[in-house]
Amino acid sequence: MRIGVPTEVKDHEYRVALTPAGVDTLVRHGHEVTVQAGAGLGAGITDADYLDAGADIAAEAASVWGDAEMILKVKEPVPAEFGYLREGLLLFTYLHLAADRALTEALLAKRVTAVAYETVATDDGGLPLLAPMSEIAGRLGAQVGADALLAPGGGSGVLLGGAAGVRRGNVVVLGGGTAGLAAARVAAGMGADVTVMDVNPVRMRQIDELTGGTVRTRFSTPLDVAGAVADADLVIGAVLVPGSRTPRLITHAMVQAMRPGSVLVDIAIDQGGCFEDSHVTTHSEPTYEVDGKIFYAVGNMPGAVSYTSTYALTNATLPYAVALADNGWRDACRQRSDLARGLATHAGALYTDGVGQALDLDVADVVTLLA
Ligand SMILES: NC(=O)C1=CN([C@@H]2O[C@H](COP(=O)(O)OP(=O)(O)OC[C@H]3O[C@@H](n4cnc5c(N)ncnc54)[C@H](O)[C@@H]3O)[C@@H](O)[C@H]2O)C=CC1
Ligand SMILES: CC(=O)C(=O)O
Repeated sequence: MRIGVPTEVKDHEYRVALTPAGVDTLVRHGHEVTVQAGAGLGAGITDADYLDAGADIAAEAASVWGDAEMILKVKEPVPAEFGYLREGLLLFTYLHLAADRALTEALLAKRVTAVAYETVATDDGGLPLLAPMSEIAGRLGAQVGADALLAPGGGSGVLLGGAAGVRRGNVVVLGGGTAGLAAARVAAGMGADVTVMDVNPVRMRQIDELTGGTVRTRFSTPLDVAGAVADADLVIGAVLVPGSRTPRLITHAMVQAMRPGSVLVDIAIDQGGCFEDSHVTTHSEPTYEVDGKIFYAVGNMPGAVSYTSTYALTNATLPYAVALADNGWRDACRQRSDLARGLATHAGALYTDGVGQALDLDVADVVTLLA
């Protein structure tokens, strides 16, 4: 199969979808890989590294997209890339379609076969291609939240670890999955008082055990969330209903009740965000203010730690990319139910229930498609 790896174009997105080791693996499987010149530089990988591993280098994005049967990307195509979408193209990347009607409509109109990293799901509900980036975004969430609390940037001036005789920062994490637990651990490591709120009692028991009780857990109801948020210095939103638009758990009224200079980090913004006042921001302008509270809602947080993120992501995606390249998308999805769950669009039809519900679009049956 001819595989293309374009340079990412989203704001301050420095990750790349394939490392030289990935090129080497795909070439050993008999595939041809073309990487756009400079695509790896943000992760410390040069064109020479890719050439040595067996890739071709193309100067322009148009030739990478135009010649490929499968495009491997990190982030969802942005409008400037919609022109490259075409029937017969297999696109393997993050998509987050429930929060992106324009991209969904473009993929359907161009009849692209798209497999979304974030909805590839194992039989036990694990999200193997989302988890590595969620872990990183969670760790970063605590870090950027602590930074936004600094008074010179408009924060309340609370140090998460407090000081002798002075209370610690109070951190509330909504959603105790991969991102939420990672955020909680880093915040607790900084010395904060941390509470994770979730609706899954089994998960909360795990968190209790995993953190040795250093992180509190509380069941997430609107009443309890409102009470916890009112007293929080930092709220980190990490809720996910896979494939669907994120429920908005924090209302404007709850934000008004918070202390001035408190911070809200919405990691879940890529699925639409879990705060009513959230709108997506970029690494260029990561924060904005609502009623004296600071919001951070960058949709590609791991792009800022591109070395770590590139290797963590590609460690997870490579086996799936190899399966798609070796077998073609249809047989690969027939052989692997986890991959089949990632199938988002094909030949003008949508296959993800949560996206259909969020955007009020018909959803076709993947079992029938693969029969
Ligand atoms: N902004 C960024 O750059 C990045 C964002 N993400 C996003 O972070 C979000 C979280 O991802 P993961 O941690 O992997 O998901 P996950 O599935 O591991 O965890 C989600 C948690 O939310 C909980 N939950 C669901 N409904 C809830 C409710 N009403 N109240 C409280 N908790 C609730 C679930 O029980 C689960 O424990 C996703 O939207 C993901 O796309 C991930 C990586 C990077
Ligand atoms: C999960 C995702 O969208 C990201 O890592 O940017």
